[in-house]
Amino acid sequence: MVHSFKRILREGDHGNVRVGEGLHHYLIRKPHLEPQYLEVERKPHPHETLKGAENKGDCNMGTSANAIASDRSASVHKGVDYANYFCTYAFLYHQKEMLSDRVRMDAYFNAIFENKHHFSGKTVLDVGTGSGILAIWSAQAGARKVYAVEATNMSEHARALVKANNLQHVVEVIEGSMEEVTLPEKVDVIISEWMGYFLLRESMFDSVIHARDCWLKPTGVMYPSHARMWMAPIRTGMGDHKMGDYHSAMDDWHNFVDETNTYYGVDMSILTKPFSEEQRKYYLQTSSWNNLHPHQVIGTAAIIKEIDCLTATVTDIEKVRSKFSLSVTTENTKFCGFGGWFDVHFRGRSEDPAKHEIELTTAPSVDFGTHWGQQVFLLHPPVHVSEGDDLKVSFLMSRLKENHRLMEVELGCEIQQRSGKLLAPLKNKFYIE
Ligand SMILES: C[S@@+](CC[C@H](N)C(=O)[O-])C[C@H]1O[C@@H](n2cnc3c(N)ncnc32)[C@H](O)[C@@H]1O
Repeated sequence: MVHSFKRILREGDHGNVRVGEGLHHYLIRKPHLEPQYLEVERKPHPHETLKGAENKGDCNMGTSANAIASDRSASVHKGVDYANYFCTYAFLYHQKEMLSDRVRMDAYFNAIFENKHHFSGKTVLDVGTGSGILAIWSAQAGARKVYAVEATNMSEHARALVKANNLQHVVEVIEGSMEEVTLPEKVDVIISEWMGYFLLRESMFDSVIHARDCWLKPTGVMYPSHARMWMAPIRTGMGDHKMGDYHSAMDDWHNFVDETNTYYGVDMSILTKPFSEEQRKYYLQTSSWNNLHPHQVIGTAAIIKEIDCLTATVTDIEKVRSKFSLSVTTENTKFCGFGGWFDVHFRGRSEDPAKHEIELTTAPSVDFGTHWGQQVFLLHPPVHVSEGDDLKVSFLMSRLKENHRLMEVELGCEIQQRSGKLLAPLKNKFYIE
């Protein structure tokens, strides 16, 4: 998968690009890149050290965690990363999608304005300011100075927005990648909306870690301060649908092989196996975006990862490994797969806590769905389970070698029925693309 990222994948089924099966797949599989975003030349901001290799992801003040991030940022080809990832954020319609997510907006708004003591008279760094919204709120909450760093030329819109709201004396918008920006001072608060699908997709938290290690004062506060990943067993009709799509794709292939042989005299059947593998991966092994109804969750949910944003290192988040148990709480039902989601919290730090802790959750909800929705990992075929059955799950999520912003997941599951009978263990590999 290339190109799509949040612009497409984080939109859910609201907004002007629908994440329905057809369009979603089309956009992912037939990326068209805006040429102007492929070769970007921009003038360095006074705070940005563009050329010097000595500053490539290294603030010269970092910890060992920072050194790891530096290595990685050096190994990722910047042009490719820009084309695959950043360019989508340069579109206002994509920023608008995020700005229209009421759950997300309310959480950040309340976190800032119900904890003005963290902002009043303080210096703030907004990592990935996008339209500038979090920087503007920080200034409105009384910040003395806000550095608003944005990698794309969305920074120009952010600067205009800041000026139109008369905050240009407080908010300084800096176009540049966080890893390459030099600030004139350390800050009291780092605020950022860095969360991708299932929390860690996009790997943007690496840049926040880097910013924290370089620019946060020892007494500083992270917004958000904590994050968690969750998983639960679910039932859904999506699996049948995906299997139908896979079979249609194969029927279509067989017709294609016949016709190519008949009309053009070439036997393509040697490619049937790799085509089938490609389609299986696409339809059956790629996790899906969904806004699950809470009734679709058929058992207990487990926390599979907890992150303290003040102390986490890139090594801590590069791989997520977890073993956990779930109990089925629904009588006679189909166990069709797992739903994964996340929450983040705004708690301040223990020596300087939030006055009002705020939670932003992307758990299944009827009234409070988010553009992140949940990631669904489907089992083919589903398994019949009942209340009291136990699931022992092993989970490993790693970054793709060819694109560190995408993930692969290995999921194993042993089902022990209430009677004590053990079912054949399940083992699956998935891709979060
Ligand atoms: C999810 S958006 C959030 C935008 C805005 N803060 C908001 O809450 O609406 C993340 C933004 O961070 C920017 N970004 C991601 N990584 C960055 C980095 N390393 N340096 C600068 N900007 C970055 C992206 O271009 C994007 O505009």
